[in-house]
Amino acid sequence: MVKICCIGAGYVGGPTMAVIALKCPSVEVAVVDISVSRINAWNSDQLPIYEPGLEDVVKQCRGKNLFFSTDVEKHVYEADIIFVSVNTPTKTRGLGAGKAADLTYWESAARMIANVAKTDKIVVEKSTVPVKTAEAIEKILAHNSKGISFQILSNPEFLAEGTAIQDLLNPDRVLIGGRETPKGQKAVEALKGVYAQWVPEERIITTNLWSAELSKLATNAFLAQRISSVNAMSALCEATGADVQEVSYAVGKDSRIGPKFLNASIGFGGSCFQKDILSLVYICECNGLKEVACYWKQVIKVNDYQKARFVNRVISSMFNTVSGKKIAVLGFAFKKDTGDTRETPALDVCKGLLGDKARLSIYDPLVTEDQIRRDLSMNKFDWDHPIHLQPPTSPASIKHVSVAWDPYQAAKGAHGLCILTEWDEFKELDYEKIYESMQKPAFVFDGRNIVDVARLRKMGFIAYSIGKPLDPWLKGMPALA
Ligand SMILES: NC(=O)c1ccc[n+]([C@@H]2O[C@H](COP(=O)([O-])OP(=O)(O)OC[C@H]3O[C@@H](n4cnc5c(N)ncnc54)[C@H](O)[C@@H]3O)[C@@H](O)[C@H]2O)c1
Ligand SMILES: O=c1ccn([C@@H]2O[C@H](COP(=O)(O)OP(=O)(O)O[C@H]3O[C@H](CO)[C@@H](O)[C@H](O)[C@H]3O)[C@@H](O)[C@H]2O)c(=O)[nH]1
Repeated sequence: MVKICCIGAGYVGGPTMAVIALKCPSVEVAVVDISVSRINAWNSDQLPIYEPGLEDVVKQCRGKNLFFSTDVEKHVYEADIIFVSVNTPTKTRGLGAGKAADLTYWESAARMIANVAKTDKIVVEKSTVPVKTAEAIEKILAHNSKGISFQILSNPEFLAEGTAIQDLLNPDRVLIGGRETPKGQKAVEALKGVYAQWVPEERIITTNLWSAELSKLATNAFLAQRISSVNAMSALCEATGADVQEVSYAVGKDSRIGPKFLNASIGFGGSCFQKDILSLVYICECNGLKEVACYWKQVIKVNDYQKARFVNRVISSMFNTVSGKKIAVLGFAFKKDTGDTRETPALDVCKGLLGDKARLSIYDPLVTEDQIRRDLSMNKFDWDHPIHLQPPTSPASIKHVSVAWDPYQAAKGAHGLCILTEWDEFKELDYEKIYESMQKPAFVFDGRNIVDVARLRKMGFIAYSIGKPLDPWLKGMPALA
């Protein structure tokens, strides 16, 4: 029986291995982690992450051919194929701080593999890593190899949170990069054999190692660039009276462009886009490609601009101050259908409003009060380290923030309401009831274009929606970032 071990039981390791176990009953899959609480949660009824369909897949396989364990060394020792899916956060200090990927966790995993292994292993990069990481890992493994053959493969993951199980069951492509040697190609074939159990062969792409590593960074950069492009247009739409949704629709109808990923928003969030673009920028700079680095850096600059622009729009609309005013915040997760708040744009918006002394009442259907307070008290980039290694925070010290258990409670007595995550339930709210319960004039700021602003205006709201023609009240009010 082929044995797979995955180091890192997070948003990628957990769902990816659960689907491999589901689709390959003859393979034994062990997911290991240094975080005891994470592994305990994977073995309980309360999984550590929320993903539609995940619980069902885990329940079908757990205890049969899918195991979660903290005994990292035992499972690495026994495995034929080892996936490494550990954190690769942005470095916070030293060389490359604020840009380069921090490979501390990857390096420590590689050293452990080198120490523990007694038989030949295929080591698979599942984490997103800088180009040429495989070369560094090979050096670590070869240094301690004791005659053992290690083959490194790059097999980046393209799942998106909230749709992870569907993405894994039906991927656009699976990408496998390997050395162009007979042993390298044999390893590629072995991994291909796993995915071929459910992914059509034409969707399994094989490349050299560096192309696979770079394709992951490139894909995220292209996706994020589309969002910054449409967000840049949203600012121009507001200035000219065009409607960003109409513009996106018309642009996306061009078959060379396509309709996906053209929704204007308060900016992209999530654990990957910013981190991976910063890493790409750093790689370009290290290779002397200043102009290329500048090009990609601009995608992040526009994203920061969009978040700041939204905050300024809220403040300037409300008589240029939100000091002491209650603002209801609907949504804190970085997108719908996940409880993940890593690099959520809602955090920057909340911090911006708190900076102008607003009082916030936050509601999100999946994010806990503790998480919201932790996020508001955490330093930039600290969130991307393993939970038990994150520096201590003082969530209790976050002032002027309350967390509501439903959207109506959040809105009661508020001067303004900001929609920051596109949860479906926010489309269906009783906005008449919300209007009645708010201070007047009552403002709505829709950062996700999910409500019908014309309807809200009829109810009496002063309503703003990203990139849409402005409410007469807001025309002529400066909203500069
Ligand atoms: N989240 C996503 O949607 C997504 C998608 C594609 C790729 N990625 C990439 O996958 C990687 C992991 O992302 P994630 O979101 O799953 O992170 P995560 O923080 O959810 O999970 C990483 C896990 O690795 C564990 N870990 C760290 N060092 C370890 C070690 N030495 N031994 C054992 N366990 C260790 C941590 O405790 C943590 O549980 C990153 O490189 C990320 O960029 C993420
Ligand atoms: O038209 C759009 C699409 C997305 N977003 C925002 O962009 C962010 C990222 O969304 P999404 O890409 O759907 O989620 P992620 O889970 O971050 O997935 C991205 O990052 C992963 C980690 O690398 C990759 O594996 C995925 O392919 C890639 O889509 C979120 O804040 C979204 O709200 C927009 O503002 N407008």
